[in-house]
Amino acid sequence: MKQRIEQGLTALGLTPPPQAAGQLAEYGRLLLEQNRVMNLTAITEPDQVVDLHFLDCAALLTIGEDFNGKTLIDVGTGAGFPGLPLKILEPSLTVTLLDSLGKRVTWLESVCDALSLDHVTCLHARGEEQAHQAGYRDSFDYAVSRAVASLEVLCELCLPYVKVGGKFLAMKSVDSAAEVDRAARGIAKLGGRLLPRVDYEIPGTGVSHRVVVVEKVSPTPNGYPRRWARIQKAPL
Ligand SMILES: C[S@@+](CC[C@H](N)C(=O)[O-])C[C@H]1O[C@@H](n2cnc3c(N)ncnc32)[C@H](O)[C@@H]1O
Repeated sequence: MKQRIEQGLTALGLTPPPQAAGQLAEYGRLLLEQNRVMNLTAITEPDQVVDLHFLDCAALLTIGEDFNGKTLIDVGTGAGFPGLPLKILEPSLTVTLLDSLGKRVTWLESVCDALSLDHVTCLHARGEEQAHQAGYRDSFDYAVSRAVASLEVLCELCLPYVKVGGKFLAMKSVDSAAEVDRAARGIAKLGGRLLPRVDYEIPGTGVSHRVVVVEKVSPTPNGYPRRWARIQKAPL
């Protein structure tokens, strides 16, 4: 795994810290081991874990954003994607990994301990509830999310966390144009502004993905996010 990680990161043009490839390989080992007893990922081949999890997430570091020393929240992180690979590859980040499933969050804590990562908070919470808490609302340089919900739902979950001047980075497929159109009105209501999207290819796979970039231009009005049932039933 380690060699494939190193090759992939080089192909992405990244120069990670010396310990990062080893930490990712150990994370992958722990993921596949735990996946035998807990549902963490549908991807069970080590090479695919490297390509479709680690390198996919690492590609966020290639889209022209400066993550150095920034704060980032990963909403619906699951087994830690994309937040944990980002933290490993950019250790100066202060990262919050949030998920509504307690068992996954407990496992993530054990991974962060095993990898001796500091400035990572693993938080068992619902995204739409935690965003109303002081210290979380309008507070992060970046919110990120992958494979959690449609963009219109996701924007209501994630944009409230972002401080004015910060960004929400949604990892999506390249055929998400209609989804982006549907989310446009809600993005404006939530204090966001769509910036040009960034498409990337995961090295050696032929698989292309997209980052939808939303800048926070004004504080999210009180009342958002709404309750989960409401968000889903009546998207903005
Ligand atoms: C399909 S998994 C994706 C996990 C990870 N982001 C990835 O790309 O592999 C979706 C995750 O989002 C979490 N989730 C769904 N709705 C949520 C909510 N409202 N608040 C927090 N977590 C949520 C689920 O518990 C699950 O772990």
